[in-house]
Amino acid sequence: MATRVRPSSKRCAVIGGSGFLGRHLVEKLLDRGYSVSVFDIRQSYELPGVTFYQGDLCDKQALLAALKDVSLVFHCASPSPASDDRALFERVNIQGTQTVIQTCIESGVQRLVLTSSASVVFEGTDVKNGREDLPYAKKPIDYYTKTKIEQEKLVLKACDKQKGFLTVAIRPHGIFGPRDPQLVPILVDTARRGKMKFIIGDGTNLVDFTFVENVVHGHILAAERLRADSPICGKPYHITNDEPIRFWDFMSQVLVGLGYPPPRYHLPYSLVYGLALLLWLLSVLLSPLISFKPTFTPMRVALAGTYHYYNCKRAKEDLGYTPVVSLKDAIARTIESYPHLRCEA
Ligand SMILES: NC(=O)C1=CN([C@@H]2O[C@H](COP(=O)(O)OP(=O)(O)OC[C@H]3O[C@@H](n4cnc5c(N)ncnc54)[C@H](O)[C@@H]3O)[C@@H](O)[C@H]2O)C=CC1
Ligand SMILES: CC(C)=CCC[C@@H](C)[C@H]1CC[C@H]2C3=C(CC[C@]12C)[C@@]1(C)CCC(=O)C[C@@H]1CC3
Repeated sequence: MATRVRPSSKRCAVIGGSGFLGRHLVEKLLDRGYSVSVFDIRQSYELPGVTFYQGDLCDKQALLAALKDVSLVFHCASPSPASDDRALFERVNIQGTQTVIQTCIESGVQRLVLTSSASVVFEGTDVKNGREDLPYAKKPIDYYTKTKIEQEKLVLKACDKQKGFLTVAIRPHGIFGPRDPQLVPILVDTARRGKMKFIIGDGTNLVDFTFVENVVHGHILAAERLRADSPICGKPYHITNDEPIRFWDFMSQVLVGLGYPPPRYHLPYSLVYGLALLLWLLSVLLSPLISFKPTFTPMRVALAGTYHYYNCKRAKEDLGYTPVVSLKDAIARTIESYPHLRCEA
């Protein structure tokens, strides 16, 4: 009878490893002595110690090759929230995640760490110090959030101590840091187009922005504590900087750090939200004729004008998590990393 060779616990795969968070995770795993396979639809870099597998995570055959002899898998792939493509989100985040789970089980993978999102409980209204036991959003504000909820449910439900397949979900919020393709570039682009003059609402809404290295730290702690006797099996964990900040103070600090003026004038939240909703409806209705992507989507306006910060006590207690980089240092390092986005005037 053929015996299955137990894969080394230092061999892991990062699905979505070409992305912003994925690459930071890969770099830290290498530092910690792991050998890493990256599975992604694109290859964005090369690094010694990393084997790349290019493919779509919905393609089981392609995934099987990447997960061979791997004991630990991180799943941090997702289409960008900016795409707003319902069919794509459903295919990749729901069906694709089912494929990831099945392929992990068939390949003898023992631990799966999912990058979920704290937004799975966000419905566009204030969340203050939200804990993991808040219910999932009943009316998710966009397809991205809707499919992240389904994805998290699938992964946590698949946790099976009897079969030796253990899962956990990390819920980060507002990830930022060097090489982020979203937050700072969107902010600077909006500023360069002269649209960063206004504060939506009274500007006092607190939000979590989480430095990418803290998010990576949370993932690795979860992976290394994921054992059959641990309380973390099948549970979600908020990972934040644990320093909520006013959304508009954070934006202003980044803008000023890069040489742009901070926003100054206030606009009522409900007015801007209503306009964003109208623009979104128009973009859907007119999509057969013209294609335009509004900067001010309802989700973005909600993120900019409400409270959304989360309690990470569960991660502190069960994972031994504390942020490794403070918000002040994180903002300074992020600003330094974008010399090409500085204001030239
Ligand atoms: N950036 C943020 O603020 C937050 C991100 N997250 C989650 O963190 C994870 C990573 O996000 P980021 O690094 O910011 O995004 P990213 O867009 O930089 O990385 C995602 C990666 O997934 C890959 N990918 C997409 N579809 C794929 C497919 N069908 N097959 C294989 N690979 C595919 C992309 O090529 C990309 O490299 C995502 O799951 C996201 O939902 C959660 C909370 C906040
Ligand atoms: C905390 C959190 C979940 C942040 C997510 C990152 C992005 C969703 C933000 C990054 C830059 C932000 C931004 C806006 C909305 C939210 C972001 C896209 C605005 C469009 C909000 C309205 C404005 O006045 C312009 C802003 C530009 C930057």
